[in-house]
Amino acid sequence: MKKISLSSKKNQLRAYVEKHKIAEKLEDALNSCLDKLPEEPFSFLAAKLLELAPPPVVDHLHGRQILDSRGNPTVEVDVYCKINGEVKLMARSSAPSGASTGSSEALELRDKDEKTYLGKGVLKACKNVDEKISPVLQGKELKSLVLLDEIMCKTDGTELKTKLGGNSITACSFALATAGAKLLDQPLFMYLAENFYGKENMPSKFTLPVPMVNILNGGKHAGGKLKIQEFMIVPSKDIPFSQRLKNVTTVYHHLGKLLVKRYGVSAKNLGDEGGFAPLLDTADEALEAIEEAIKSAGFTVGTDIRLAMDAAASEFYDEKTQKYEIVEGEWVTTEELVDWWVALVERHPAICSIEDGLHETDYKGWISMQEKLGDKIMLVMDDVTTSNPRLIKQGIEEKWANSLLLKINQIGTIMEGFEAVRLIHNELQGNVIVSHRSGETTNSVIADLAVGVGAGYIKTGATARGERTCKYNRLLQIEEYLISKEML
Ligand SMILES: C=C(OP(=O)(O)O)C(=O)O
Repeated sequence: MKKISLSSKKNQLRAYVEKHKIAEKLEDALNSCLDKLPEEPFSFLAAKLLELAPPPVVDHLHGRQILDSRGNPTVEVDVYCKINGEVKLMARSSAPSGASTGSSEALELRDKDEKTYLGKGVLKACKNVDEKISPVLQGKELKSLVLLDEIMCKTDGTELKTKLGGNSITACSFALATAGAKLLDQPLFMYLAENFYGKENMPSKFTLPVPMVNILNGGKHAGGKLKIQEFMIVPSKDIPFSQRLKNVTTVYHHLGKLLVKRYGVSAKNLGDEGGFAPLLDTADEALEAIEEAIKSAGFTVGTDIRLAMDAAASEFYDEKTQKYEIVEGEWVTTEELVDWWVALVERHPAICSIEDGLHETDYKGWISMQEKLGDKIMLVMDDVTTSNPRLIKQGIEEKWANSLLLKINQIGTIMEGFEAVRLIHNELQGNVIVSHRSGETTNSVIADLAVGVGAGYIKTGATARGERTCKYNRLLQIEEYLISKEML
């Protein structure tokens, strides 16, 4: 048998080690292997090397109760890994929480003990992380997020994560992704892209999502009569991300000044997602104020900056009468509402996107709106699909709309989010908007997720308040990184 030289054996082992990500104390392990066993065949040495410097594995996870941006408890998870026998804290992440939630969202497990946090405590969910999720992930390698998410889904065994809690599972999924990226010494978006596309199909260039920036709040996220939940501004995609952010932030400040001048200082109060919450009555009033702010900031409405809305229509729908209260005291039928939307888009041609324009089960309405507006603007499914691949498939088949809002905590894991993106990109050729929740933490995983899966858009609130700006700021970091690597 041909004898392999010590140096080529060492190179072979080095490649093996690289492949298996045995990073720590690699040279020591390598030398000790070859010094002691120079004559042994490669396979024997490789096995020995794994013994000396095994690949990092999950040691345990720990869940803790923290507060979100509304002052409600949410789940934070720490991931500890074992590297060369030493247990280290690798990453920490947390779950967001919605207010205008779809009825088929993953269960947000709350303690329901009225004496603590008005029943909103999440200690049971944290306990599930420590006692039910941690043991099944112990000893697992962090290379494949999909595999880890799959284990959690199987352990829960229900579509809506009713056993372990969607909040526990989402916080774990986010934390495991963060830990995996750190272990592999990769930016998180790259680790997510590798898990999404597979190593062999990784794109050589990435794009940054266009932000849909919340600027004016109504509905459940504010306190007034305005029924539409969110008014957003959308910068041009033909300029760099940093400039997109600068332009929309300039408009945000101009709108603040305009509202104070027009409605008094309290009009500058903020809603849950950082947009202003003036006491307006109608969508037209809100849109006109925003259009004026865009102009006073020196931009052209419709070309430089477009408009987007999230109606969250389930919140102003009456199931008994099957009517919508689009303006306080004015109830309309489904067809009247669809016509109302068509007329609104005619009056404000800068509108490029309407999310949840109808109630989450008003499928006939969705189909009618898609027929009337689907070739002009983005019609975005949120509460109607709740990021659930099964509902998304149904929506695609029945032509409910042309775009998807992706909120990982609606379904549970990043892995299921990947499936949702694939369905929309491959089967609908539609747009994906990666989204925050109205209750957030200062965690920025969704910024990396949007880049990692090539989402066209991100919706993550106003360009104000730390829990919103941390996502935009993370995108600025990614932009700088991609430029430096010539990957944009
Ligand atoms: C982000 C949203 O709000 P919430 O998190 O309250 O569902 C939304 O409705 O799109």
